[in-house]
Amino acid sequence: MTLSRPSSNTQALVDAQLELWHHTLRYIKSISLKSAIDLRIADAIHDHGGTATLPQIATKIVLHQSKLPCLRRLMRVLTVTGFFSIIEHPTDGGGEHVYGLTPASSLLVSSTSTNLSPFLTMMLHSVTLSPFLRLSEWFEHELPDPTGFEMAYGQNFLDFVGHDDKFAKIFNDAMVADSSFVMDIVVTKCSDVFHGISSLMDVAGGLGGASQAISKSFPHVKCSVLDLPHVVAAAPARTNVEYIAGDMFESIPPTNAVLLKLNYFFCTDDQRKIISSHISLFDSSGFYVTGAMRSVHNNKNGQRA
Ligand SMILES: C[S@@+](CC[C@H](N)C(=O)[O-])C[C@H]1O[C@@H](n2cnc3c(N)ncnc32)[C@H](O)[C@@H]1O
Repeated sequence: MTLSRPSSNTQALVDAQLELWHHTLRYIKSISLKSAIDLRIADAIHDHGGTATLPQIATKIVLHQSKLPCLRRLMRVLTVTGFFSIIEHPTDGGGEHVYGLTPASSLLVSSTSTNLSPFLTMMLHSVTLSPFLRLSEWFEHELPDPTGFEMAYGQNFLDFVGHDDKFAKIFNDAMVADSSFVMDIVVTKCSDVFHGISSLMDVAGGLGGASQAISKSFPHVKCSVLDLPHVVAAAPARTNVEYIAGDMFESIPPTNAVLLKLNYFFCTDDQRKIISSHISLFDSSGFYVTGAMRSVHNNKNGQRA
C-alpha cells in the first residue's frame, strides 16, 4: 500500500499542531530539572566519580526498583535537553549508557560552593509557580493591585515568606546559595565598584552572606545588614558585619553606599518607590542593585558612575 503525500495545506496544519504541542509541553524541561534536583541525580553522578550508569545512579538515590525504566526515560529527557551528557553509549553487545555532568548540572552538586540547587528549588516550588497558572485572571483586574502573587495568596511575596516557616527555610537557603555563588564573582570581577566607599548598607540583606563576602574582600568598607527583627535574630554572631533590625519601608540608616541584592526582584512597584525615596534622602555615593546577574551603579543624581 502506498501512502499519498499530504497536501501542503494538510502539512501546514500538522506542522502548526506540532508547534502547539512543543509550546504546550515546554514545561516538561523545568519539571524534569526539578525531579533531577529532588532526586539528587547530579550528586549521584558526582559521588560516583563524575560518570555513572543508570544502575549506579539508582544505588545512590531514593527510587523504587520498579521505577528504574522510568528513571531511564527521565535521563533521556535530561540528556536530550543537554542537562546531563552521555559519555558512552551501549554497544550492540549490550551495556549501559554512561552519564556525565555538564557545566549546568555541575552547579547542582551539593558539596561545592557553587551549588545552585536551593535557588532552583525555590524558583520551581509550587508556591512560586502556582500564581502563574492564574496569570490570565490577573489581567482582568485594574492596576496597580493586586499582583499575581497577592491574588493567589492574599499577601505579597515577602509577607508570605515571613508567615510560612517551611517556605521561609526554602527561601533563605535559596538566598544563601545565590549569594555564595554570585558574590565570589562580584568581589573578584567587579572590585572597582567597592573602591572609594567606606560604608555599605545591605538593605534586606537576609543572613548577610553578600555583606560578609564584601567585608572579607574589602576590609576598608564597613558593612551593615538591615533586615526584619526575626531574621536579624538568626544572624551569625562574631562577624565583621553589623546587623540592624528594622523595616526598609520605614527608614534606611544613612550610609555611603546601598546594596539591594535581589530585593527589587521580589518587591512591588510601590515598595520600590518607597525604598528609592529613603535612599535619595541621604548623601549616598553608590546605589547598587543586583538581580538576574545585572549590576547597576548610579550616583546620587541618578547618573551611571
Ligand atoms: C529576596 S530576599 C534578599 C536577601 C538578600 N538580599 C540576598 O540576596 O540574599 C528578601 C529579604 O528581605 C527581607 N525583608 C522583607 N521585608 C523587609 C522589610 N520590610 N524590611 C527589611 N527587610 C525585609 C526578608 O527578610 C529577606 O531577608
